[in-house]
Amino acid sequence: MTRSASLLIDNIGELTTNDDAGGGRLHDAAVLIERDRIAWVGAAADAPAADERVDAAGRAVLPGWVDSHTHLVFAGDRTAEFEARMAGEAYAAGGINVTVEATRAATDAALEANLERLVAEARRGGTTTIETKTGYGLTVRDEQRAAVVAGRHVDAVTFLGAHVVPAGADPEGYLDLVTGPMLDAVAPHVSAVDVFCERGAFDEAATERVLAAAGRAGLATRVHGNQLGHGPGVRLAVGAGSLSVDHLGFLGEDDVSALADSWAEWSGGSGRRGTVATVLPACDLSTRMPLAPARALLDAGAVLAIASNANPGTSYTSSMAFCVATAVLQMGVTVQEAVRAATLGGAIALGMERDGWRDPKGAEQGAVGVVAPGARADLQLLDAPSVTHLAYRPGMPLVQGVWRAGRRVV
Ligand SMILES: N=CN[C@@H](CCC(=O)O)C(=O)O
Ligand SMILES: [Zn+2]
Repeated sequence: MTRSASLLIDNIGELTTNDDAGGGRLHDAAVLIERDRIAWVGAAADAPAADERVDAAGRAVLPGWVDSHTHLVFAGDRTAEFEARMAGEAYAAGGINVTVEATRAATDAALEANLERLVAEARRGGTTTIETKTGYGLTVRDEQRAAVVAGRHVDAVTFLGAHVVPAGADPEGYLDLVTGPMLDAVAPHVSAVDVFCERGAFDEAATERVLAAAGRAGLATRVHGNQLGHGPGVRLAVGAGSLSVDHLGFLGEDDVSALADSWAEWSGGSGRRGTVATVLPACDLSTRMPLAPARALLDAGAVLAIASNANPGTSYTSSMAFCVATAVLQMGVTVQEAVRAATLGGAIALGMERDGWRDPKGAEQGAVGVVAPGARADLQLLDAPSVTHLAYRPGMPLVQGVWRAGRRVV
C-alpha cells in the first residue's frame, strides 16, 4: 500500500509507547508519522497537522509485535507428528530431520513462496518485525540459500546450522562443518548464530564450540536452551554474552539469577548487554511442556521477551496475540508486562531497541518496539479500547490496522 508524506493517527484512546520517560502509556493521544519514522507523539489536543489523518475513535494503538524467534524457511508438513504428540508421544529433537528432508527437496521458489505466505500471515496478526532462522537445510548449500531467501523478507536472519546433526552425519564432522565452511558461507547473510543446546541436539562442549566460532566471525549469538529438560543452555548463553536464550521451560534458581544478574551488571556499567530471557508460550502448549516461569523471571529482574517460535514442528503459529494471551492467562504476567515483552522485549533480544540497526539489505532502521520520535513507524490499531482486550477476549481478531515503516500493510 502507499505511504503519505505525513500521517496523523488521532483520537487514540490508549497508546502503549514503551517509552519509560513518559510512563509507557498515554490516553487521548495522537502519533504523527513522517515517511518511515515516528515524528511526534503527544496529547490529541496538541496534534499537529498532517497530509492524511486516521481517526482511531478512542481505540488502542500499540507498537507492532516484534517476533524475535521464528523458523520460517521450510517446506513440508508435520501434522502426523502433532497428532501423535496429542495422542501422548513426547516431542523429540529428531523430528526436525523430517522438515530437513522436505526443505532440501524444495526449489528456491517454493521455499520463498512459503516464507512469503507466513510473513503475510504474521503481518495480518500485527507483527511488524520478524527474526527468522535457517536450520532446516543443514548442508552448506541449503543453509546459505535459506539465509539468502530469508534476508529478502524479514528484519533479521540467524544461522542455525547447529539445529540437529542431520540424519546419517558424523557428529564431530558435522560440528567441524558448522563451525567452519558452513559458517563462512552463511556469515555474510546473517546477523547472529543460534545453537540448540539440548539432549538429542548439541551438548555443552559442542554448544561452546558453536558460540566461540560465532564470536570469531563477529556475529551475535542466541541459544535454544532448557527446552526439554534442565541443562547448561542458560549458563552458556549468559557466559557468552548471547543476545537471548530461548524456551526456558526447565530453569533452576541459578538460571533465573544468572539471567537477572546479566542485566544488573549491565546497569552497573559492565559494558556488556545482558541476555534476554525469551519465552515461547505457543511452543510450550504445542509440545505439552511446562510453561516457562515468566513471572519468576520478571520478579528476579530479568528482561523478558515473548516470541511465537513459528515453525512446522513445535509451534505452527505466528500469532503473537495468542502468545500474549497465554502468557497472561497461564504464566502469571500482567497484560502490560506481556505486551511489553512481545514488543520492546523482542526488540532488545534482537538489538533493535535503538535507532541505527541495519536490516539484512544493509539499510539503517529506526528503533522498533517503542513509539517515540525517531522510531520506525510500526504500529497496530486494535478494535478495542485497551490492550487488556488481548487477554480478556483471547482468540478474537482484534487487529484492525497495521503500519510498518509508515506504510499501511493491513
Ligand atoms: N528446539 C529447536 N527448534 C525448534 C523446533 C523445530 C522443529 O521441531 O522443527 C524449536 O524452537 O522448537
Ligand atoms: Zn526455535
